[in-house]
Amino acid sequence: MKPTTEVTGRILLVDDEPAILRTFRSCLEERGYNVMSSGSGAQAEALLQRQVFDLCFLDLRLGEENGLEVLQRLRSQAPWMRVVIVTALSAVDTAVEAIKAGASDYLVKPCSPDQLCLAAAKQLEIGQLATRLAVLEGQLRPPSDVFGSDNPAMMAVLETARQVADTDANVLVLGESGTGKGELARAIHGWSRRARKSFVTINCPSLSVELMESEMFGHNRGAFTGATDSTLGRVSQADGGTLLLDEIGDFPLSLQPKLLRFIQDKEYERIGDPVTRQADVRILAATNRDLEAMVRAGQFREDLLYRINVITLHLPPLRERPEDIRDLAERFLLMFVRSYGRPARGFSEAAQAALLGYHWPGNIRELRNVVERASIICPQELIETTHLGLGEQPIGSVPRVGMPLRLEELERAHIAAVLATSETLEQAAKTLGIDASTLYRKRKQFGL
Ligand SMILES: Nc1ncnc2c1ncn2[C@@H]1O[C@H](COP(=O)(O)OP(=O)(O)OP(=O)(O)O)[C@@H](O)[C@H]1O
Repeated sequence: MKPTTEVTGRILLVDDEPAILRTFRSCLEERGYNVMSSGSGAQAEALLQRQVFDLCFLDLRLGEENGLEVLQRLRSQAPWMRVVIVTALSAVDTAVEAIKAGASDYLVKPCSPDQLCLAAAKQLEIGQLATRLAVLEGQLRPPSDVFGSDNPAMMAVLETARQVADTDANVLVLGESGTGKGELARAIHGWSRRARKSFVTINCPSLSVELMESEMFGHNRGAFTGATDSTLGRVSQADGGTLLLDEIGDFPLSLQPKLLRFIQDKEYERIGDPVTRQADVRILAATNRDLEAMVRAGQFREDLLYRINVITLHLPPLRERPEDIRDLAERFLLMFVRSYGRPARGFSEAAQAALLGYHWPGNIRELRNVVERASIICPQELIETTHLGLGEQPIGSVPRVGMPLRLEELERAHIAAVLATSETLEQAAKTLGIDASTLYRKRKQFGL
């Protein structure tokens, strides 16, 4: 297989024959790969403690060591690393066993430099695609290529966003929930020269302090109870690309010094691993909280605030950009009728007036949900006011018992009511008897 993109990578060679190590190493280095070699499984494990490798060529016959056990240990220490077994023709059976145990491929010795380099390029390309796929999971939508607006305040924000996109400046996106902060961050990444690399998001409120550190920076196997495998962390996944810290206001205070250091020096350590690592990551942050007030209240570090808000973009709430409501609603409608195969093709004049007259406390997210629901229930070409359900269910009021009601609608109304009377997300979660991360997810799901 010919690689479709230029593939770079860090390769680890494990073989107890020094001559093979020398030949393989020089072939691979000639092609521009970064190569390290080790003569035993134990030495390979020690190297993995200090460095991240993308690919390993492993000879299963390593003197006294059991090759399959070495394979298992290496895989557990670096699950992201692809392993190609190097074997003699007489031992192909064991190589097949190794593939069952997680190796990606095998190569029969003796092999030509071309065979070796082709195997490396193929595995590295698959590895890079797998990483990109993992990152894209859950955010499969394309970047907003149609990001546009007819509202002067929004147009100014977009112009600044485009100007700063191609710098590496840290950007703080502010705005009410659902105004499209995450979407704008993704667009900034898409407009930047990092666009071909990963865009990675961390939802700060959905993680506890312990999980947040491991999620950000990764951990070593055995670093804490339950850490059965090592993980790379989001910072490493975002290397060369962009990391969005969504709801940065909820980033744990105790972890802020580590984040600050990473932003300043691009250096970090995995939990349970003293080795200092580097990653070239552009940081974007988003929040609907007043970070300056949080600084005054001692809940957010001032030095961190100054690092993340080199450029600040304020997204206006949807009610302040009525020029865009119709266009957004029509785009959502087109998207939903296509995916649900429904008959609706537009909005009646009354429905358009209702969309314009509504105050949209949940902003674009709420508009999207309203249009999705209307596109499903509308049996004709024109969506009418009744299909929109606006004002039927004011935020915070539980629908009247007796009317036909879906359980989901009751849940939404109850959550909205509790949120309206609680000071913090944590307090609301406690009242509802669920944890804050579940509430955070439901809030998004219901457009609250
Ligand atoms: N310009 C846009 N075009 C199309 N869809 C948009 C746009 N802006 C936002 N959306 C949609 O609105 C919803 C909310 O957007 P997003 O999650 O970016 O908001 P947010 O401000 O980050 O919200 P929160 O503060 O709750 O995290 C998403 O479904 C997103 O796809």
